[in-house]
Amino acid sequence: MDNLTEDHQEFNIGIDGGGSINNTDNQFIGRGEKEMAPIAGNSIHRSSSRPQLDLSGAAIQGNFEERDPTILLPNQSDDISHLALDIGGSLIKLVYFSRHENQTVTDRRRKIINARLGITNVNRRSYPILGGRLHFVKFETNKINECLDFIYSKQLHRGGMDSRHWQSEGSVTENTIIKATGGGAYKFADLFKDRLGISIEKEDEMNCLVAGANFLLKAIRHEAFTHMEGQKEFVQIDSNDLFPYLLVNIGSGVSMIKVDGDGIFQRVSGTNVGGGTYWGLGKLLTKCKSFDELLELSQRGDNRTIDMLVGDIYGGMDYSKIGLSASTIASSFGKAISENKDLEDYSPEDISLSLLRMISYNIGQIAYLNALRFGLKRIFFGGFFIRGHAYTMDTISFAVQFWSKGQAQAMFLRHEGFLGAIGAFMSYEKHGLDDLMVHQFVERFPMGAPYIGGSVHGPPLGDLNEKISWMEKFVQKGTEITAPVPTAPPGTTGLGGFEVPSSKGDALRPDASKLNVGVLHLVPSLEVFPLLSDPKTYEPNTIDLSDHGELEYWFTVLSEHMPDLVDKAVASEGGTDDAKRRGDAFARAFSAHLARLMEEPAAYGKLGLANLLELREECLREFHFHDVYRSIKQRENEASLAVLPDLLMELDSMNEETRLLTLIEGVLAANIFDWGSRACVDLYHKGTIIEIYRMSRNKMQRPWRVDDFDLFKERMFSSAEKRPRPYKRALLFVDNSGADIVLGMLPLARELLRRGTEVVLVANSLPALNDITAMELPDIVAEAAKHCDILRGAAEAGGLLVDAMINVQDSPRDSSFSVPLMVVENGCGSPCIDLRQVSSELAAVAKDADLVILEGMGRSLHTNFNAKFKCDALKLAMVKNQRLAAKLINGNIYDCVCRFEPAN
Ligand SMILES: CC(C)(COP(=O)(O)O)[C@@H](O)C(=O)NCCC(=O)O
Ligand SMILES: [Mn+2]
Repeated sequence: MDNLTEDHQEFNIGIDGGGSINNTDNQFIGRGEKEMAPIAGNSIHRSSSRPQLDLSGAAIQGNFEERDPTILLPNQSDDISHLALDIGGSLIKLVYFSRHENQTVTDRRRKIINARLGITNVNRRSYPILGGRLHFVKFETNKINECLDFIYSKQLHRGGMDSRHWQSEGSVTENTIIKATGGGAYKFADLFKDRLGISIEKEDEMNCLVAGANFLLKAIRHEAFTHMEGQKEFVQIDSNDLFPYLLVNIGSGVSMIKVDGDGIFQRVSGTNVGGGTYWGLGKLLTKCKSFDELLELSQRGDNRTIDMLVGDIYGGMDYSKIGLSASTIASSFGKAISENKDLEDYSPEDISLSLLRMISYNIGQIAYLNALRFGLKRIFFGGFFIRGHAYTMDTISFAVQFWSKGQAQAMFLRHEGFLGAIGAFMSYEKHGLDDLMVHQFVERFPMGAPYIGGSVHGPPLGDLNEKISWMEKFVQKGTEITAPVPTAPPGTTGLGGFEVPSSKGDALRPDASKLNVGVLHLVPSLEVFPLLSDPKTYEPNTIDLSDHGELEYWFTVLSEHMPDLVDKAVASEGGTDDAKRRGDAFARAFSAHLARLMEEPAAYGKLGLANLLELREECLREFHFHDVYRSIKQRENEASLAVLPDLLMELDSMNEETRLLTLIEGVLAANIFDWGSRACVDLYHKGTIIEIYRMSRNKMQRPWRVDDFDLFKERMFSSAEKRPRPYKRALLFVDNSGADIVLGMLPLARELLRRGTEVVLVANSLPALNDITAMELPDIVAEAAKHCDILRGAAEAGGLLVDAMINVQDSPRDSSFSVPLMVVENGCGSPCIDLRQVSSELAAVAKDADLVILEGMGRSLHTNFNAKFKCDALKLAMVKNQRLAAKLINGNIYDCVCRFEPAN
């Protein structure tokens, strides 16, 4: 079953603000007939894109003699969807959840490991919760039919709520109840009933806002951010230290809510000068037709022509005695009284900006005073007035900072437009989301999300094919969208807060600095790696891409890698025309992601190098390239396994000190087989695998650039008389296929096993570049075990040979060896690893481990180079990139890192 189907449908035609793709343009929809939700009671028209049961490949599961045997539908998606709405005056916000069982959860090895470790139920919850996805979609309220069609086409009205509980899968009852908030929940109730047979259950707006904010602040890592001088900075909120806070919701009017806990809040203040005031006055004064148009005008305005500044009163001087600079606004619109001018004499741009500042400052000031009144440290701003507008956020931030003298900071939320809808969703009983935690959510940005996640939505696309067609047309028509646009230089408000916005000019798309909202994947089985010294301060990324030079460099590297990657991807799928189309669509999609991030690095949350590398893998999977390097991996595995017996013999002839050094050298040397590095790929043209491996070994010369080998050796051997206890259990985070695993990490694992240490090989759950996966490892270990008693006995003890389907009786040798060698998946599909989100199996085996070995550039340099562990840690990698070598270790390409960090 395809895990990704749901995302593929998450596609949109309408682009808010860009203007180049029109969601009523059937050319882009790629479907002749525009699907409409039927009128209830009329005959439901059947259309090709309406979800129906897919009966292909149907088979009876279990006993044919049973009265009602289960019928397995291998091709039927098991998505079950639930939905909630926030129907406001201008926008409809829709949140829906599609449940999807986590498909990586099945295999026998897992059962064996769980049995060994005595794990009975990895999800220690009182009721089962399946994995799933939370989607966020917006429609314009005046195009409510699009929203109804969307709900219908995705059949979201079917899996609603019956009395107070979720209905069973896909059942249709006469009275499906959907939770909704906002005025439209009243206004459009009959329409929903007539068109979709849905009864709307109204939820209190304020309750929903608070519930939505609480959920986001507790469950989503990069949700809250500050916005000063054009710079966004994500704020890590400790979910145990969230309350109390002030929630300021700026709609037409403004509500200020003191939130003390889940469901515990009080509206402590508000003001009637809010978004409606800006829009209403702005409309009268500028003749603008829409709120967005008014905001856009402000981008090009200069409020000094209308506002009376301190300097205007004090002859250009500061009023320094009371701390007011000459540029401080003394009186909004105050200049108009002393000048003999009419409204027409002022530019609409200047008026809009002056109005925006007047209202934002006023709200910021009242908010701060209320925070002060109740002793609240944090103020979060949300509501339709903000809508991700950089200058609005800057202005509010400036006001809070100014009035609090830097003691308080305004914060904003990435999903702020969806607070109410999420809250309505949370009001269902037993949706299973309320006690989930940050580490169980993974946000993904399927194609479409960079452009619409959070913006206004159009009709959904049906399948991969439609998505590819859309991708092809999208880039042709929309070059001005995918091409980077000028970003707002820092300092939009200036220190005094009164310079004109510098992010002006027609070329700047008004939503350029907007943050995207992706699809939240809910993976209940993910856990925080228990051996992290301090998960709260842990930051996986070593390279911070908020440094613009760094960002540009890595974007260039990834862009240059693209043609070769696409060639390999297409070849991995047989080079068919279909594969070529998908390859092309992948390239366009990933380039579009890169362009979007170049324009707004914070668009998808805090951006590190690991996120970019993972995004590339996700994007490949989205276009159904599931294992691009499959044949390369196979070839390298075979070549390496052929020389393994010789290597093991050579190692066995050495004394143990020389052997340990040779083993570590072997790991470092074999880490050269990395198809993600440009320099290495160029090397592979110059010789066979074994030749390159030998060359790499021969070049190994100590001291390495980072060389803690002696420290590690000491821990392993100490002195001959005073032998330290061997490690109890070592977790080896393995990296690449071929020589890396076969000639590098496996022999090292064997050495640890020989010393009585249990070894767990930790490998990727999904393919990424040429990294070995947990699925592939048992066969490799089984092959290696044919030549080695230690590996065979240990693999047998760890249940690996059962997995590799090797009949142990076929190879009778001395297998009295019982220290186990195990394999667990790490829960990710990337060349890097974020240890805040690992598989529950890895978390379980980690509990008894006292040594962690991280191998490879992705896992030990790009990520985790600075990670601290509760146990000893060894980080081994060859640096296969010149710039990284220079920056991180003050060295050169192909230098090596052997960093040993004893537990502190
Ligand atoms: C993707 C990688 C992290 C994989 O390295 P590995 O973890 O396999 O050692 C690495 O190949 C990389 O950083 N490549 C991009 C830089 C370059 O091509 O030089
Ligand atoms: Mn790798």
